[in-house]
Amino acid sequence: MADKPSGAEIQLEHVTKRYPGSSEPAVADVTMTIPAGKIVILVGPSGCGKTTTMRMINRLIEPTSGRITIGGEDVLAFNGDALRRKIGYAIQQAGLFPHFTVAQNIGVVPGLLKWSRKRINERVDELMDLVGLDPAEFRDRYPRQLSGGQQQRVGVARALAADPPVLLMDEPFGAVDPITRGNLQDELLRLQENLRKTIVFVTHDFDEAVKLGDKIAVLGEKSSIQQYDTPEAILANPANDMVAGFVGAGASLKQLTLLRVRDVDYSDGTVAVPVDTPPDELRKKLAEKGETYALLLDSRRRPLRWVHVRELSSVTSLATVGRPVDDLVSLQSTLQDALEAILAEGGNAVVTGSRGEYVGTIDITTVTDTIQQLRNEHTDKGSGES
Ligand SMILES: Nc1ncnc2c1ncn2[C@@H]1O[C@H](COP(=O)(O)OP(=O)(O)OP(=O)(O)O)[C@@H](O)[C@H]1O
Repeated sequence: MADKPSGAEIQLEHVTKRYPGSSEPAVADVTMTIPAGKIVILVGPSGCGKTTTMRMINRLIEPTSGRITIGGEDVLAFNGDALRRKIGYAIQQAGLFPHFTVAQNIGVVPGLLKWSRKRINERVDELMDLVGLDPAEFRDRYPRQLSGGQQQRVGVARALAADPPVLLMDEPFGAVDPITRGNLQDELLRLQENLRKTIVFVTHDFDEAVKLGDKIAVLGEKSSIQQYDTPEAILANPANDMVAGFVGAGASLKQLTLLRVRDVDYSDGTVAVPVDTPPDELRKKLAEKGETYALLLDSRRRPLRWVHVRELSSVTSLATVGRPVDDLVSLQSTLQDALEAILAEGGNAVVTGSRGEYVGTIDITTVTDTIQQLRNEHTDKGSGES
């Protein structure tokens, strides 16, 4: 299913935008190819022309000169319906219609494309499942009855509604708190594994760019391309001072955002047991393994609480003991996220699978070993080249 990208290649050829009344162009002579099925991030300082560049792709802004093609076809040849079928668009604060329900918001584009009511309803449910919102609970809510993260999920579902090959995302996670932002990023990566859309994503946040991008375009004034490469290459070799400034300090630490939890060993010796385990049995297990903490799981093997061996002597059931696990990471999370979870939890970060089930834990040693390994690789490379 994930073999072939459903996305289409986008090409910008000598694209320039001059706003009426401005002496200088906002975007000057940009040429770039955005490969099919990849996530390309546009980063750069405020006002450098990221949004203008992106909006010329779906013709919210008309280029003054130059050509843009999607799958080899000139976007100027697309009528309104063709543009809606080809390009989904998600923006900061979701841009939902406040007087439409969630279902109506997601169904806007299919409605414009005159799908039958039945087909729209089915598609809405399918998309809500895809972005992790239970249709039964959220379908008929209004945007103001949702959290910021939920609104962004609806925004992504709406952009995907007509299954377009191209998705434009303009700071879509800019307005939510860092933890929700991390979760939304993880979810986008999980979605993209199957969808393989061509995604153009604008952000101010270089860490977000490194985490999400197959390629990053670092833009300077008037959208001039300073460097256009993989995150690895940009971190290892910034092309100029401006890019280096963007990469910022701690490049080797930032490489933690390139590694996923699934890439490291998360199957350590944690004792994890169902919450209905008799306390005595758990105590024996901990003694056998020489551990002091155990993780309690619910009936669907989702993590509940950490419990210390000390707490076991005075209780007859595990139902009320322990400290809740607050900060979970998924297999798609970055090692940076794992490090943050370890620091927040003051112990191992609990790793969950696609259904929220417990799959392992990561300890601080795994993270520090990985940093060391990255440093060594870096040093080897550096000395090899000189
Ligand atoms: N409608 C407009 N009319 C005139 N000038 C505009 C218009 N929209 C944007 N500009 C100018 O074009 C330049 C690029 O703006 P753009 O919004 O594309 O930048 P950006 O990189 O997306 O900025 P930010 O990160 O702050 O959102 C800016 O100098 C801006 O003032």
